[in-house]
Amino acid sequence: MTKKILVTEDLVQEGIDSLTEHGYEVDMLIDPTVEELASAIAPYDALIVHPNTVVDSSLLDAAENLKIIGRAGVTVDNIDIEAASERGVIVCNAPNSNVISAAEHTMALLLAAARHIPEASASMHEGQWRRADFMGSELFGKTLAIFGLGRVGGLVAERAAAFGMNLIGHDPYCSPERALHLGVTLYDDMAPVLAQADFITVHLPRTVSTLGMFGADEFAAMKDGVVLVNAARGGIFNMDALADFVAAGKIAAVAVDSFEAEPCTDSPLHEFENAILTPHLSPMTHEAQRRASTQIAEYVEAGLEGGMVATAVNLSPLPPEVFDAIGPYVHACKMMGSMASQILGHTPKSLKVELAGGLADADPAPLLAAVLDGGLSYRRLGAFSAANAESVASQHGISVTTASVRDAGEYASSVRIVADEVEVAATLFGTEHTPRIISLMGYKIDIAPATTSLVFEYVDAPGRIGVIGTILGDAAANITTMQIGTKPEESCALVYMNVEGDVSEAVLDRLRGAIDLRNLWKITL
Ligand SMILES: NC(=O)c1ccc[n+]([C@@H]2O[C@H](COP(=O)([O-])OP(=O)(O)OC[C@H]3O[C@@H](n4cnc5c(N)ncnc54)[C@H](O)[C@@H]3O)[C@@H](O)[C@H]2O)c1
Ligand SMILES: O=C(O)CC[C@@H](O)C(=O)O
Repeated sequence: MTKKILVTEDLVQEGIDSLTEHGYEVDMLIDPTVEELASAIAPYDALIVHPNTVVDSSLLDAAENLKIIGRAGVTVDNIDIEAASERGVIVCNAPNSNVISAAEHTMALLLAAARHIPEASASMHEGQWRRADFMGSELFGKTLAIFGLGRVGGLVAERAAAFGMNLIGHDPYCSPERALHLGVTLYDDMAPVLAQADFITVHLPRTVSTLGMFGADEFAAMKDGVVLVNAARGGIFNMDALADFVAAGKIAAVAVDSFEAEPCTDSPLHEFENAILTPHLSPMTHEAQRRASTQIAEYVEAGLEGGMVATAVNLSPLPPEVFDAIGPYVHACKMMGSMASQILGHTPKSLKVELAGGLADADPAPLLAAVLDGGLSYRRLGAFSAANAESVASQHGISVTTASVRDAGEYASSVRIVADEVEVAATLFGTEHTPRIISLMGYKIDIAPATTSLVFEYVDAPGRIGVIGTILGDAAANITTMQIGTKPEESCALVYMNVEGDVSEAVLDRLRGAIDLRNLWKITL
């Protein structure tokens, strides 16, 4: 069935086109009301939202098919992430899409404030020629304080360093190594930073600790003539207190790009000529908007197809090297989960996932989630994603364990699962990372499974394959690939056969009657 994606953000067409080209049905509902969104959401598998779209638990309750929420930018503070996780819905963003644009806008605001560019330009438009009124100051040699040294704060530090600024900062979660690398002198407390800075810029998320982080006490503690910039999130500066300090001349200029409630057409700063106000322009570049659109399309598609979502915010963040190591195995694990579940015919009571060789040191959690996803999706046991793998497993009474072994035999790496008594192992092959089954029920084979396969287990004897081939040929089912594994000690063989064409129950019955089979499974992936 075609998967449906609802978009409430005015995304650049490129991302939408890529989703439709990949077979998704994409509907746009720009800036919906709470009621409009709640009544529309039920059939959708994915939702791509604007930061103004509130995604709370009541919307999530109505979103019965939802698997993933995408945010084509950084901020996800409009989404109840805990509620999404409880319902197994992945939340992801495009955290690198607009950070360069945000950092460049910050530099533009710093320079515009330092050189009075908006006021000077406005005076020219009024037919004036005033120079002395707009005497500015250089950034060179001045102290810039950066609050929040994450992605945007770091890019601002690099750019400000090129202007010859002296950099200081405050970020309790920034490592001394990162600060050293950025050339920022880090302080544990805000006070010394406020006391030294000529310019202050904030690159903080909106959290309980950053909302109103800058109020009257902090403004009072700043140098006279300080310049402030907020191109991060509205609410970090207390606007009423800020207006008081601008009015008093303590703050020489302020530039604000993000407001607590947007759109914002009035604020305590609107009356001041030395307050530069921009309508959330930080991400508004062609480059950032294109990146945001194409990146979020890619992540949402990965989530819908059961792949790793590199930017999921409600899954443990994976370092790139871990992501690189295990990401390609996600599909193979999902496939093995489905295969084991089909062979068992029921949901397993126990599941073991063992990572071998090059994967031995990798985090097994995402692969365990993929195996469960494959197994449980096939049994149609409801909404399932890597975000809630373990809790759904326990809800369904599946006890899960993971293990790792250094020796992957003749393969560089492999994953082996044991679901009750059914064992399946897979490795990846070639540059396309094609999954190959290398062991099934203890039989050593080596085959890339097709969409439809038949698996025969029988007492080994000459002529069996000929009989199978004849029956399938009569039924117009074409055998495309086949592998035989044997257990000589039990005189048994297992045949894994990829087939094209319909293999009906009647044909399966003919096969069962024609040879002395121990087992015959039809597997559909
Ligand atoms: N306006 C825009 O277009 C735009 C674009 C990108 C990001 N943003 C906003 O800018 C902010 C920063 O984005 P980012 O991508 O750099 O995020 P980030 O997560 O990479 O960095 C945020 C930094 O803030 C630090 N931090 C958190 N709480 C803090 C506190 N109480 N005191 C000091 N430091 C604290 C964190 O340790 C982290 O290093 C986010 O809020 C984001 O929403 C705005
Ligand atoms: O596009 C927006 O309106 C928000 C952009 C920015 O704040 C972000 O969170 O990425």
